[in-house]
Amino acid sequence: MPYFPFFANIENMPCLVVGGGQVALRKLEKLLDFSPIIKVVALKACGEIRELADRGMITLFERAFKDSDIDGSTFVITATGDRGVNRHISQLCRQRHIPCNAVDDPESCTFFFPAIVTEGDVCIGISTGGKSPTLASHLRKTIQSQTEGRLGDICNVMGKVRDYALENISTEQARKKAMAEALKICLESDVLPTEEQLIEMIKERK
Ligand SMILES: C[C@@]1(CC(=O)O)c2cc3[nH]c(cc4nc(cc5[nH]c(cc(n2)[C@H]1CCC(=O)O)[C@@](C)(CC(=O)O)[C@@H]5CCC(=O)O)C(CC(=O)O)=C4CCC(=O)O)c(CCC(=O)O)c3CC(=O)O
Ligand SMILES: NC(=O)C1=CN([C@@H]2O[C@H](COP(=O)(O)OP(=O)(O)OC[C@H]3O[C@@H](n4cnc5c(N)ncnc54)[C@H](O)[C@@H]3O)[C@@H](O)[C@H]2O)C=CC1
Repeated sequence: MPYFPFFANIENMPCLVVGGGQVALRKLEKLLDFSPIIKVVALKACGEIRELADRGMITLFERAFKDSDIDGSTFVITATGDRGVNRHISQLCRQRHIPCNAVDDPESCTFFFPAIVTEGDVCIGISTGGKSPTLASHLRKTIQSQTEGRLGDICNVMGKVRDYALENISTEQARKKAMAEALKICLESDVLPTEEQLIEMIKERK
């Protein structure tokens, strides 16, 4: 059974990462793009994680995990190399209904990390239900090689045209047609039209 891709706003959400090795680092780098408030607890953190702490991107505690560390966390990643510790943390989270990602044990996870392609507000997450991270990674690279880096800009201008359409075009059917027209123009033009140009174009075609 595939996993449902909830897309969540995690900006300013307090979260906990336990462990300070390369796997914790990869999860941290991914999360940082989405601006949660991150606390890391690790017996010994790698140099890159210490550097993130020095730059104020995360709060780092170099010591063993204690149960009270999960207090106040909206989600938890347990990335220690110790299976027993990871399992203990995921069980604690389960009891307290806190979503938990246990990097060494798909069965204990209540959420997985996807392979991610982001361009502005466009975000494509790929999961294989935990079966093959290598396939997820391959699919990410394939998608990345096929986009032209314009999706974020297209999404922005389409968002503005949509605001206009919601205000000024009265029926849902007409709005749908206008938005389809606007997208076609964006995809077919070498230089992306501005919001004003695009609105003029869809007005003319009404
Ligand atoms: C269940 C899940 C839980 C989670 O971590 O969220 C999980 C679990 C495990 N991964 C393992 C290994 C590897 N993981 C990767 C890479 C990625 N792993 C990611 C996600 C996930 N990994 C979740 C499922 C996602 C899905 O549904 O597909 C990605 C997509 C996202 C990310 O981590 O950021 C990222 C690619 C990002 C990108 O390229 O964009 C590579 C390849 C590499 O490093 O190049 C390897 C080595 C090859 C191999 O083993 O396949 C092991 C065994 C460890 C061991 O051998 O002991 C476990 C534990 C187990 O399966 O038991
Ligand atoms: N999900 C994924 O994408 C992948 C998961 N893995 C799994 O991830 C796990 C971690 O891998 P690495 O980062 O390479 O391991 P690592 O051994 O380099 O790092 C483990 C970290 O956990 C810390 N730690 C251990 N016990 C602790 C405790 N009680 N409290 C606080 N911190 C503690 C250590 O100090 C260290 O910082 C491994 O079990 C591996 O099987 C490996 C590859 C990919």
